Amino acid sequence: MTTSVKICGLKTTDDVAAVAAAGARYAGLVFFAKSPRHLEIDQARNLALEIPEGVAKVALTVNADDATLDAITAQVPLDMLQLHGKESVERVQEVRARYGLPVMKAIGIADEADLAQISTYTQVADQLLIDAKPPKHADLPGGNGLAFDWRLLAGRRWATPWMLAGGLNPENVAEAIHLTGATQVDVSSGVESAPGVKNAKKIADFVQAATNPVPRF
Ligand SMILES: O=C(O)c1ccccc1N[C@@H]1O[C@H](COP(=O)(O)O)[C@@H](O)[C@H]1O
Repeated sequence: MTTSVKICGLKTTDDVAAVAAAGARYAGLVFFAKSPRHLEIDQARNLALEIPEGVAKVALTVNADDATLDAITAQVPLDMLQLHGKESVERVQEVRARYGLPVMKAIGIADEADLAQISTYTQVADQLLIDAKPPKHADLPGGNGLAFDWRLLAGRRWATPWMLAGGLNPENVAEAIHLTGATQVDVSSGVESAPGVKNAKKIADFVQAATNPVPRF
């Protein structure tokens, strides 16, 4: 089975072109003011209109209220909502019902105890994003380029589709897939030249490494 790739934090039409040319399946647009990848709604709309069919447009929000999600979903053509904050099970259900879009819930993992969170959301989310838990005082709840111990996921399976994220890059993604059995992977800082600046070569290398994961270790 080939691996599906999500490239998160696109900001320019060149980023869109690089993602499409590389063959990624999902493109992430970030709505979180503290992030170097943050987009205003009109910027996001213009960018989303450039994303070709076949690449799913995912809006990433963090603890967003209805007014924020109303504004985003009214103006930006989207295929999925990614909830990357502390949204409860009930909030995930509400968002799914209110917007009629598939919801991907991010879950931060630092150690084995955090894995219980995954089962909590399997019944309510359409997809799960298994990411590294951010450091305690981090500005961003994700997009920090930090990995967790992938061996924690070895041999585990969930009925709900899931993506692996956190500190992935073209050099380590094959090993991450090998250790976790992930069939979908998500990356942001690992395909950048500087925070918020995507690099077309790194995007192409990442997709290549993820979709042809010949272990190099
Ligand atoms: O990318 C961001 O700026 C961001 C901001 C707030 C929450 C989540 C964010 N990114 C998500 O985190 C994963 C992992 O990022 P990285 O590859 O470790 O940099 C990323 O794929 C986004 O889904």
